[in-house]
Amino acid sequence: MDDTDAILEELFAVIEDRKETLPDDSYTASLFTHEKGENAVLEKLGEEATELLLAAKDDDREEIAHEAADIVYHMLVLLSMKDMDLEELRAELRDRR
Ligand SMILES: N=c1c2ncn([C@@H]3O[C@H](COP(=O)(O)OP(=O)(O)OP(=O)(O)O)[C@@H](O)[C@H]3O)c2ncn1[C@@H]1O[C@H](COP(=O)(O)O)[C@@H](O)[C@H]1O
Repeated sequence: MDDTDAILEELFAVIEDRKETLPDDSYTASLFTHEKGENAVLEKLGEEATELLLAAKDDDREEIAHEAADIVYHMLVLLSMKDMDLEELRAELRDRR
């Protein structure tokens, strides 16, 4: 496992923990309990994608990294919401090699 994968694993484990324990002060937990249901995270992904496009158009490398990380985080929340895991993502990527 390389560093990137270890970071994704760690983040996904935190997300799974928040889903299980639902702490009051957790942004992740608020996505799982949102009154809009999964639409909350889907809307977030849409917004972040637009912000990423704008950052790319501006050639703003720092902002591109920031928005890309927001997308990866919200994508992992979505996987968890669908009771999927990182291995399903890895398998899909592996099949494309
Ligand atoms: N990676 C993230 C992460 N990325 C983005 N976000 C949140 O997603 C929201 C983004 O929504 P917005 O775009 O509305 O926020 P914003 O600040 O206006 O926008 P940006 O400037 O971020 O683009 C912000 O509230 C961020 O805090 C995240 N919240 C949590 N995590 C991870 O999840 C872990 C657990 O966090 P909690 O659930 O809050 O305990 C943290 O330790 C982090 O590792």
